Amino acid sequence: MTATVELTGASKRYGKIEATKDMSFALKAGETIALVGHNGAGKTTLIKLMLGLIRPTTGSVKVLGEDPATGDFAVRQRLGYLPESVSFHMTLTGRETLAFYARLKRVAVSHMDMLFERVGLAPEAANRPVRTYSKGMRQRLGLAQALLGEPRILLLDEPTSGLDPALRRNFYDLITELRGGGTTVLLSSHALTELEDRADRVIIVNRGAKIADGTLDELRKLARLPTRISVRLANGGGSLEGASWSRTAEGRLEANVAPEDKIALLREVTGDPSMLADLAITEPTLDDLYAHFLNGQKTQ
Ligand SMILES: Nc1ncnc2c1ncn2[C@@H]1O[C@H](COP(=O)(O)OP(=O)(O)OP(=O)(O)O)[C@@H](O)[C@H]1O
Repeated sequence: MTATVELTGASKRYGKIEATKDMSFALKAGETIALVGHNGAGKTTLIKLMLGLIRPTTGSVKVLGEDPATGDFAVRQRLGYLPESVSFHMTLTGRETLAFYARLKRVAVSHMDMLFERVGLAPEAANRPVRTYSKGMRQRLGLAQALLGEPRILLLDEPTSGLDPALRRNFYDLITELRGGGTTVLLSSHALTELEDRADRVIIVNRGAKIADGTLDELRKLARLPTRISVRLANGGGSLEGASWSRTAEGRLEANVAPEDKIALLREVTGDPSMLADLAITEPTLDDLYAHFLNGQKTQ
């Protein structure tokens, strides 16, 4: 896959503060990346560097092969951005708002209705002033604005904060569709649980530095956190061999097993399926991995 965004040793200083430190990574076409980190970790700074709104103090940022701060305007036209807090002119209608941004971006507005439909804003709502919109509707309008010009790279800062579960699902369906079309989607978020099944790759940042970067599977392999195996025996009581099992209040047996021992233990446990009433396997979550990599930082 071709790289759409490339950071090489990019650092950004504000006086004594190093908002990003020696950041290097490449994002590919059709990849959905979760950018996660505590408040102040440097996520927004990274997004601003990719947008060309700020320039790195040292190192380089390339978007579609160009410096986004000085390069061709055509490159910036292919970038879509949804800021963390969207604020629109309250007296303009949704339609007027979108037309305004389309003019700024110098893109055609001929497909406006299609865009509204894509983000789930009814034509009737598009003709109403933004001040009458709910938080979810404003977020949808923000997303429609970010989608102007069919971006090849979409940078979304906390896109689902304040959205109800139905809107979130809707939003992620759209992301899946864009991914299929080859768009690079970078989502900066604190909502680790909802990102778990949606991001192809996770980049964890802490105090301006990248501390982990990979698919969930790759991060699990690196972290070597145990998998939890939980069983309910058919006879209710009884015990199992092969690991250090503990009994839960509900009468289940649970063991935390190292990645290299997982398959062997499962083989043993399922050797006689008639003994089992239930079996559950819980892999480390993104929350667990995030905590693991951050803790690693503290002990360094
Ligand atoms: N314009 C600026 N001037 C001075 N310091 C800044 C500026 N922008 C960001 N910083 C500092 O750089 C660091 C990284 O900030 P950034 O906004 O990138 O973090 P973030 O990960 O996006 O945080 P949040 O999740 O709270 O949005 C912080 O210490 C912040 O105070």
